[in-house]
Amino acid sequence: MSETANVALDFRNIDILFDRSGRRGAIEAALARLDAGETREEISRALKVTVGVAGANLGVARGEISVLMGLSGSGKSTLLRAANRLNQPIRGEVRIGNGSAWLDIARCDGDTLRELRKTRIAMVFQQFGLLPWRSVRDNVGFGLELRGMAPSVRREIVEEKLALVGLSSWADAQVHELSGGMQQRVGLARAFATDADILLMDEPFSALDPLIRRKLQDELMDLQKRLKKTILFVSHDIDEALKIGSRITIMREGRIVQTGTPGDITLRPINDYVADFIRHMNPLPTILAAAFMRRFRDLPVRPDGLLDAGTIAIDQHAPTAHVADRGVVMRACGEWEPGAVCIVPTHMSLGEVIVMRQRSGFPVLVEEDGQLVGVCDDADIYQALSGERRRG
Ligand SMILES: Nc1ncnc2c1ncn2[C@@H]1O[C@H](COP(=O)(O)OP(=O)(O)OP(=O)(O)O)[C@@H](O)[C@H]1O
Repeated sequence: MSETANVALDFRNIDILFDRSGRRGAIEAALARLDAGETREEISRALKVTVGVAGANLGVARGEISVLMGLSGSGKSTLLRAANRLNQPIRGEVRIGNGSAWLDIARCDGDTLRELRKTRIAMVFQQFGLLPWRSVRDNVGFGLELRGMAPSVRREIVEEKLALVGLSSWADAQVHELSGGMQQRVGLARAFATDADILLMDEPFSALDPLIRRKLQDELMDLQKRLKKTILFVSHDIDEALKIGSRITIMREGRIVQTGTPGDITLRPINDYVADFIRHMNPLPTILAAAFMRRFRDLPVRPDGLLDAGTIAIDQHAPTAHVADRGVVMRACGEWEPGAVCIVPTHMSLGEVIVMRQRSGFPVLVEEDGQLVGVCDDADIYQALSGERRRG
């Protein structure tokens, strides 16, 4: 299978610089200093050039929600906006799969860029970007109208997308009559209506109150599962990033510090900077069993051939499990004695696993696609809660 089948967007060695000096040659001088290892601060002071993004490499897989995360000014929006060339990279490529070939958004001609923006890449802004004097229906159909689509065809698509976001009965209302959360849904419907396969979302929910925000996050995840869009999402909220992101990229001062799954980021932070971010998150709803369980395949084997999981031992061949602390021998895989173990799915959250463990008092085994694949004991749970590595 070609690479373009799996990767929707590919940022390669992206540098984006902003010249505040107005002097000729300032950007070239800044690039030379950047390559010599000078910091963003030093370059800014010496040349009045802001390094928005430096040396960024990121592949966004088809159908995933990839979240750019970092403090204010870390370069998230600047990188996102390179995906539709609202920001022009000074160096590097932004590749988008075009059939079995790649197209470089950073360098393609104006006609190609306009076509990409109309048909492939849609943007949802924080300020909604809606036209307040138009009805909800006309806002959702705006992109299609610009493309010259016939009103009857347009209407059908718009009605379908409005139903998708639960706003059918508001189609004729003026946008300003809607609450913030509803307006953001109109923005989502408009992005979905374009049939773009890539959505760029720049802090779309940050202006909303926490309850509505959580609801829209759930809706977005649900819509994404159904529509299989590729979403690049900017957030400065670690809880939001861990909740919705299949992968998260942490940025600092224009550079990518770490890219990984929520499990990678939370349990294997690459340095103290990332670890510090993680310390401020609420792990209970965000870390999933898949991330903190110990997989059977990684467990040591005891002399008697059983897998050693601490308080329980697992026979992969029978398969049975022995709960050492209560002397019970149990059959695994489907024939568990009721009330002897907890079996949870890989997507169960840490908070829910703790409740299961605490209510039952039983060891927790984890299943994936009907197979038992891992185990979590109290040490795994404490590790996930504290971010400390398991010892021994
Ligand atoms: N058009 C521009 N002109 C000049 N400087 C810019 C421009 N856009 C961004 N910058 C600068 O680039 C750096 C990165 O900004 P960016 O908006 O990407 O950060 P961010 O991580 O998205 O921050 P926030 O969370 O506050 O939106 C900042 O120093 C910003 O001032």
